[in-house]
Amino acid sequence: MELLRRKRKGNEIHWCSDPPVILPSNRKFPSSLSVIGSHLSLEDYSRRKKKCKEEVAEEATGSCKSRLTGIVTAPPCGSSSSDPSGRGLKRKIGCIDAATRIGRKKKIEQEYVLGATIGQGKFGSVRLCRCRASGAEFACKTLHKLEETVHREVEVMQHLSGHPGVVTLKAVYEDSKSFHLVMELCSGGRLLDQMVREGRYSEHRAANLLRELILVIKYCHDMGVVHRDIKPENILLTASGKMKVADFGLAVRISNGQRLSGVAGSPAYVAPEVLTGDYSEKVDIWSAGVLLHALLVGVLPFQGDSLEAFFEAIKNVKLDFHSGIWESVSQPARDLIGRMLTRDVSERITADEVLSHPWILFYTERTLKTLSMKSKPRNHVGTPSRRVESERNRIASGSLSDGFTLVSSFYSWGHKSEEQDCGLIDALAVAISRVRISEPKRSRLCSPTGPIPQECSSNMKANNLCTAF
Ligand SMILES: Nc1ncnc2c1ncn2[C@@H]1O[C@H](COP(=O)(O)OP(=O)(O)OP(=O)(O)O)[C@@H](O)[C@H]1O
Repeated sequence: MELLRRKRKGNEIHWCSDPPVILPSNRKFPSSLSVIGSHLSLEDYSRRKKKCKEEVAEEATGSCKSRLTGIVTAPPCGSSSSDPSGRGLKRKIGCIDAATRIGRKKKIEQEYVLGATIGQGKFGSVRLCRCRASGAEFACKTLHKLEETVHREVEVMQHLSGHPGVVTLKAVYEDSKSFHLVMELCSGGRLLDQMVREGRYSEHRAANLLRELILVIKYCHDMGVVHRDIKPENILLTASGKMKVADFGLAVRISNGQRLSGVAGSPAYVAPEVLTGDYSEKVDIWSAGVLLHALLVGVLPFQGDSLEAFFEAIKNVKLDFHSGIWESVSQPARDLIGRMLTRDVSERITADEVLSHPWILFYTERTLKTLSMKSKPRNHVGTPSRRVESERNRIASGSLSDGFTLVSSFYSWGHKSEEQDCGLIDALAVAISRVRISEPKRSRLCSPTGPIPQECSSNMKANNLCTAF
């Protein structure tokens, strides 16, 4: 499928237009996925967006170039002045560091044996490579220098490398045409492929995956980086199944409070405010919300048969979390998705708030371990249904004041199975309104109005859940 990322220069418009793909809304992802819609031209949209961006250019705070294009760029190489708070441990890094420079002086072939192609991106291929000295295997991504954002991708990876949830950049080599990024090898493949293979995720599994992802997103934001292309194609898995965020090709560095305006992302995952050209790091939370939706119900929340329709849906479609497939999903999970897919950015949940959401607390492994150790013996507890009932009464009477207490309380009943959790966790919904978010804010969440049409509720495919633009 031809990809149409129009430009990858500076912070220009980044659109690609692989068509959305059907992923049936049954409980399993299909083994073979059919493509819907025809080729989606982004030309007109991009042209219009570019004009629009030029009009708001004066408002952007960035480099001279960004003012001309109307797109905010990352601080220039070596600059940290735009972030007086010193947010992030590596804010000083604006250039490729020593390891990279050393690598650049040598040819990659001197130190690595390049092997088979294991991935194909829009801007080059990814190959297996083996270190001549140690015999260890890595992945080598080759990026053509014609792409101006190559430097930025390398810098961002360098900047973030070291976090366990980010693909580690080991070294960078350079020749006349390309950069070669030697990265840790994620031999478990893409999350997208796992989703296609394994179907809908259990809530326990989805919550743990989302927590890992949000920890990485929070780390990126704390380090002054907005990923802008969070989607399951860009989440890789190690041999042991651990997730790693990859592909920082659209990532951009920002200073505290800085606004972005470059139209970038992948249509199905892009936040509505990106389309209007004024956004912040909160776009990554929206994208993660889209992913959570896909994990739990096997379909993407927004779609259309043209790009305009697609974006219209992102801007206006109200999701129905009450009927159909959602009946098999706990209320707290629905609540969290609703908060992540809130169009009012000021009301959208933050990374920290996601991490402390009762649904996440309920299902994360640490909680399970800690609480199961503290749980009472079974003969001290009654039947789950009676306990749910009594817990609801306790919640209703206001005797539980926070999500964690509630989660602890659930586990004091003894954890048996996810089936039982479904009943138990529903009671969390009652508690949520008492935890953090006041009623006026709740009313501004994506409120459901009608069911998600089954025939158009899927737009994912195996090789490209939704392509970056
Ligand atoms: N560290 C890695 N380990 C294993 N495979 C990798 C690694 N990095 C990338 N790949 C494979 O290569 C593919 C393309 O990589 P990546 O997404 O970074 O390239 P890209 O050109 O930026 O792609 P995109 O078209 O998504 O923008 C990935 O989908 C994945 O299958």
